[in-house]
Amino acid sequence: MSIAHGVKRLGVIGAGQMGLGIAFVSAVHAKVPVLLHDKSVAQIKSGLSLMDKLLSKDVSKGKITQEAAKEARDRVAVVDDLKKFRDVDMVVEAVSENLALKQAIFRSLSADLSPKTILATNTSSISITKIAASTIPEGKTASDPEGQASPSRVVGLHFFNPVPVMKLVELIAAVQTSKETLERARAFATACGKGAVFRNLNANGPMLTVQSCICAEVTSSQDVPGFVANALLMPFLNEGVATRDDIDKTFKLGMNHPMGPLQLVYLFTADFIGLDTCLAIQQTLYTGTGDSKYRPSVLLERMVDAQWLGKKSGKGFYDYPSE
Ligand SMILES: NC(=O)c1ccc[n+]([C@@H]2O[C@H](COP(=O)([O-])OP(=O)(O)OC[C@H]3O[C@@H](n4cnc5c(N)ncnc54)[C@H](O)[C@@H]3O)[C@@H](O)[C@H]2O)c1
Repeated sequence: MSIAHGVKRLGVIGAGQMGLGIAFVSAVHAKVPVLLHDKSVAQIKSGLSLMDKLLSKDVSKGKITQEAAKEARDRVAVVDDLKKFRDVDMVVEAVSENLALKQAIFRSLSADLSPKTILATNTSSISITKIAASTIPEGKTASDPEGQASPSRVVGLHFFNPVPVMKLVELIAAVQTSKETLERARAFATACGKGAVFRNLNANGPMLTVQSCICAEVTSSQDVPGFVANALLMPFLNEGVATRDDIDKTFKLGMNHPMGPLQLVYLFTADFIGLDTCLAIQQTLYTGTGDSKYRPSVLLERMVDAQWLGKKSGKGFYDYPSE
């Protein structure tokens, strides 16, 4: 029997490309009120203006009515302080890919919010188990009842970019995640119009259940660095075996991919993900596995040094002149 997500109000932290997208699908598809927080006022402003653009595009394409678009937009409210998340049933964190930052946020959320509030992270690569452990209350151990209860409501909910378009969400269980948390998070992802790939570290050996018909089958099943998608994708980014255009052409014409890999990988993935995020993911993968295939290339490091972050900064492997 499927379990209801029970989310009457959602908190989203980070209004970058992912947080904004998550707020969008939550308001439009799951139809839940969303409290959106970002430390940057400029980011909130540009995020909300993007949301307005997406909604009017959907209206002009006949995907939703003007009235439904207005209702969805009215569901999103900006808050300047995480203390205002007090009555949310679930939080999705989508701040920059940085372990210490995420740990600090989860520590403070777990101290301030009801123990029933689900704490989800949209991390691309960081161990959910590590993030969950940061919610153990101060002065308690992992074996105390409070030290077990708090991490059990932490879960990985990995949306793909761009969120309003991509149909997949990876649902990742930390070792501490409770079954109820997983079921509710999965129900929420489904309500956002997504299928969720369920991966569980608690099982004896690899276990996978695919929750929805729009998911591809996935074989990995653990809270491993990079989960499924980025563990497979990131090595592509380090193989500088030819020029951008030649690699593109090889995949398009030689392997019948709909797009060349540099377009596919760099344009639709790296440039779109953000090169800073890609670098952080690769560092997590390299540190977590010790496998040299994940060692970030010097070129990627230099591009990030130069603030060439991809689409979000207007320049990456390709140029993105502002509209
Ligand atoms: N970009 C992708 O394709 C993609 C896909 C899946 C998952 N993710 C993950 O989602 C998360 C966010 O990625 P993104 O691409 O949206 O990054 P982004 O750089 O577009 O946005 C990050 C946002 O977090 C905000 N932020 C940073 N510190 C904060 C704090 N202390 N409090 C509040 N807000 C803070 C920043 O102001 C920024 O708006 C990362 O963990 C990333 O790995 C990214």
